[in-house]
Amino acid sequence: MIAEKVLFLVLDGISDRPCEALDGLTPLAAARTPVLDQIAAEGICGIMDSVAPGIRPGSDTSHLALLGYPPQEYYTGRGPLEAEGTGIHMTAGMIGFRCNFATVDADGLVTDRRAGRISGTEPLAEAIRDGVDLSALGVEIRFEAGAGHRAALALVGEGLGDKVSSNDPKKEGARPLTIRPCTDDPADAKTARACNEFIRQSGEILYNHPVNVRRMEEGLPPANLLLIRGAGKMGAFPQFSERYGLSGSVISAATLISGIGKVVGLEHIPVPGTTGSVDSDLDAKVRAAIEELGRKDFVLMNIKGADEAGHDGKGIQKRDFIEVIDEALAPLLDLKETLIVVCADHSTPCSVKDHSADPVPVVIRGPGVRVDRTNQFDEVSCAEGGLHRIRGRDLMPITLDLINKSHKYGA
Ligand SMILES: O=C(O)[C@@H](CO)OP(=O)(O)O
Ligand SMILES: [Mg+2]
Repeated sequence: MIAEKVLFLVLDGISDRPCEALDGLTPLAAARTPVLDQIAAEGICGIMDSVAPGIRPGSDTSHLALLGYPPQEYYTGRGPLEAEGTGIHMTAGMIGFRCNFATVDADGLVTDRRAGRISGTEPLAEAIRDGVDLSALGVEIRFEAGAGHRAALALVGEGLGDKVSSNDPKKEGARPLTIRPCTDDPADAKTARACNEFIRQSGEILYNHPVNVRRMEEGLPPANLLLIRGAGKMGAFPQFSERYGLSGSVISAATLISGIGKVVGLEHIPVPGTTGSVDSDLDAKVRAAIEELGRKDFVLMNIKGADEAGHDGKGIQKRDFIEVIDEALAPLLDLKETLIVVCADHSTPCSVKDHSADPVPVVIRGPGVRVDRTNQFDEVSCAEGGLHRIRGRDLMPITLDLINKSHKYGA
């Protein structure tokens, strides 16, 4: 039998390094994961360098690689992808940015890059859309809230460049930076000016916003600053269906991933109750993926919460959430005729609180797969599997071959 349907399940940032809090195990190894272990036992396992060995990928570059769009060829920055995911349609000349609602203290120091992992920022986004005016600079803005502390900005105007720096100091206790053009091109100078003015005006709007007044009363960090990064113009992406002959959907609360899906031509399927965090309704997500596999050939599903726990350095929370994921995945075991690919997009070690280049575990389970002897889904066990060590960009070709849709190389 040959599988006709493919489920790509990306467990965002699930991969880790040994954690002190877990007696030297990774959260994935420490977690009780009977479902993932059964998938490993019934499949072929390996480890994967999403981009290349030693390269520390973002979720943007890693997901592009996994979908067969190597970032070295296709990446034009995170901003436009994140913007598309929030519903901003990026057209020629627009510059997109990823934004964080963040907290700055009275001394001007960033005390929380994620404003206490705030959620429900729509009223803040609306105030920014209504209040920011960059017309004196010949620029209009689009601004949309994303999941959690995330948001996206696009600048619209004549002669805007995308080679500008970020105001994100990338660590707490530091001052936000001034955005600077990275070249002598006046277009980049114009963008940098517009960004700095946007940050100033939005900061004023956020400072006294009732949402923040209430947060401060409740002892929560206010979202009183926007950190913006990942400037870019939209790239050109050959469509998934034409490239692979497969129709497809993306299921992800994280707007970056739904944005990547959209730009390569996957239909975004929103699932109520999913948050991109550890409180997400994963049962609903898994149900939606199974339903979607009834209509489409390929489904990309991203589960984000473990990555957040890694960024927060919370090993025990990460282990516990992995157990929640595992339970939610149980219905997938019945999909005997579907090719199921499970992997992480990158490692997010709790000890690093950011992504690392450590390779991630990967398993492929379904008809035609040569089952190896690995029966546990974790970083070390998978390293002994039959896929050995592959790159992210190898995953689509391997998948297509397993469903007999690869092209013969040679005559
Ligand atoms: O969006 C996220 O989850 C992370 C990583 O991409 O970004 P940040 O560190 O700004 O929260
Ligand atoms: Mg990620």
